[in-house]
Amino acid sequence: MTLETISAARSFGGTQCVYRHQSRATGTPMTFSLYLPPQATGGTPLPVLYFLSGLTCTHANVTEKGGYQRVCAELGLILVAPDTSPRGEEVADDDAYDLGQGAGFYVDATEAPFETHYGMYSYMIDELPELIGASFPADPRRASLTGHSMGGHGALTIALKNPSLFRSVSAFAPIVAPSRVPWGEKALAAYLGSDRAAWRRHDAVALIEDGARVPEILVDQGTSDSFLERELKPELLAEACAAASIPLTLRMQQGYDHSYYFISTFMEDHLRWHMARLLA
Ligand SMILES: N[C@@H](CCC(=O)N[C@@H](CSC=O)C(=O)NCC(=O)O)C(=O)O
Repeated sequence: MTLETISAARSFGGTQCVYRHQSRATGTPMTFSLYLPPQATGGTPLPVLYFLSGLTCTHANVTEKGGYQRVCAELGLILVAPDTSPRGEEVADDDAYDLGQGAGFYVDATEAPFETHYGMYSYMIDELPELIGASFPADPRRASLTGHSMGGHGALTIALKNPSLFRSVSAFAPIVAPSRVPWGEKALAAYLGSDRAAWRRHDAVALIEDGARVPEILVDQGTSDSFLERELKPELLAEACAAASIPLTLRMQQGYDHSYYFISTFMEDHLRWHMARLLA
């Protein structure tokens, strides 16, 4: 697999890079950012945290506004931020911001016109970890997931479905039950079709109800998030985790909204929380 370097910039003694590669999962070029901390030259493979972004985002939103570089440099943690969908003129799209390019929902689409390129689930569980392991001093046995909103949905569902691949999972303002909210109902119908049984395999609350387990979950959620009641519904995750005895730390952060000001405020907590579990 060939990686094309798009940019590389020194940051807190490490390097903030952006790469592009041809993806077999999407059949398109895919771009991701990767922060390589200073410890990367030490000869010991480093743990990796994947940050999955939300609707309308590329790799760039968290890279430029997430504020993770200083703490990743201190901890010796690689952070990888993939794009949120395949992109290109030949890739199916939609005029709305919450479907199509920039809104891949981390599923493998089965429905036309999206099934040709929208392979974001396979990209995340197979191709990207393999590429990172082969190209960087990363320890494939020490990988974790976090994400925001649609990306929080991606992090939770991918971790619940693949507990042997990812050691820990957290999320910022995640869509916890896409089968039961407008963003998710629209996207899952378009990508997976009308059979709601297929949706349950990409719905964190439904996965937990159906027996999927992770050791614990950390979620931060702003109380002034304009999407809180209609799209996010963290209380549904709290109910499912309680019923399944999954320890959930759900922190309702007073006055915070859905933006990267919220994410960057609590990013350090998430990095340290994951690092403790990646080193355990
Ligand atoms: N109508 C808005 C909605 C887009 C938006 O708020 N996107 C969020 C993620 S929402 C859930 O996945 C986001 O992260 N935006 C990028 C940013 O840098 O803030 C719109 O179209 O703007």
